[in-house]
Amino acid sequence: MALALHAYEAAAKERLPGPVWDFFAGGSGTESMLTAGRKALDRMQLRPRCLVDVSHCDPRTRLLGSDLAAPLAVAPMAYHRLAHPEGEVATARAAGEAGVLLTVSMFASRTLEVIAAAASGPLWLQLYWLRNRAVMRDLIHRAEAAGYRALVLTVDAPRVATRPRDARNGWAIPPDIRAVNLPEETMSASHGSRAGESAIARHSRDQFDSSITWADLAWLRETTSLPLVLKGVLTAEDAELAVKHGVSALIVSNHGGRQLDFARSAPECLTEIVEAVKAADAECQVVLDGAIRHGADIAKALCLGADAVMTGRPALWGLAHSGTEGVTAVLRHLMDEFEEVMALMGAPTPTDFPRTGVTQPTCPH
Ligand SMILES: Cc1cc2nc3c(=O)[nH]c(=O)nc-3n(C[C@H](O)[C@H](O)[C@H](O)COP(=O)(O)O)c2cc1C
Ligand SMILES: CCCCC(=O)C(=O)O
Repeated sequence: MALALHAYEAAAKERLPGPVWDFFAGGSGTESMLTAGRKALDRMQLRPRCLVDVSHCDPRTRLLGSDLAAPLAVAPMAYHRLAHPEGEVATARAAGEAGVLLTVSMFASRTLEVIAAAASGPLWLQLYWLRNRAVMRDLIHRAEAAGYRALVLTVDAPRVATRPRDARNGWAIPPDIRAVNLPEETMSASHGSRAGESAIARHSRDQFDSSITWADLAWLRETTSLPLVLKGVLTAEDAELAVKHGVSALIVSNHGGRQLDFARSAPECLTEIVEAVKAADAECQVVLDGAIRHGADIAKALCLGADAVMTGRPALWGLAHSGTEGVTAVLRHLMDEFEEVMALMGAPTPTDFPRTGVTQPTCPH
């Protein structure tokens, strides 16, 4: 029998070295944002409709032209080999088996090509904007050649925020695990522990270009014809700008509580972003990321106008527990719960979740 998600979390915590667990589980600053999204989702209540024919519930959907078995994707997370020796290859196999999308981090610990060879489902590549654009260009061209279907630019991390657990642990990426898609010389700051300091925070200050603005998106447009997705948008103002700049999808996200402390949680920001996109009459899809721990969370996101959700840490828990099998089980668990919620909500397809299907989560900004 499949374990419930919290059992995978407990198993991962038991198996992983303390500093790796802290890197996975931790947040920035006071860690207020680790619980904010979860609290917002828990406050929302579903409003089911009855006497609807739910004899055939079909969770399938499309995201940027890719067919998915459910409105679910795995969020980009660095260094999957911290959780399991096969790393992203195991995750890609599992996402393919479950029929969901995998977003591969720029800091993946397996090559883009090997991950693509193991994947039977769609892949997106996530990027941070590096000072060295030649490195970015090479990576983008490799992603295109390997069949990745979109680029996800993470815009909530001009630098990695202060994460007290990582600082306390003098966290650094162990020497046998590398961001193998990037040139060795650009990654050295991520390795080598120093007391009281996180090496990945140091690395981001060294290598990320925190001067980029909306105007720089033109460079990405010239460099690739892949659709562009922005991850970490939290306001209607930025959603409007994104649409004006031809962005194909927005990921509404607090980076799993790892970036800006004391922000409004992603689920609470969803409505204003969906409305801004709708008002612009744009072809732009919206994805909710963070704190997705139950199939009902997917239903709540869809009611609020999202096209899909992303899940992060639960995939790493499954990976640490048992590689491909564990990630597949975690994804299937969320999908099975979602299918049941569809039936009990009277919503036989993902487009049948109305705005009135959930209570209002937020007060206006
Ligand atoms: C260990 C870890 C590594 C992450 N690495 C990245 C990354 O490389 N790029 C990125 O855009 N987001 C990264 N994130 C953030 C996730 O994409 C996602 O926003 C977050 O985990 C969602 O919250 P959840 O874990 O509650 O589902 C990372 C998150 C974790 C926990
Ligand atoms: C430089 C690696 C950053 C990964 C990341 O985005 C995160 O840990 O949240």
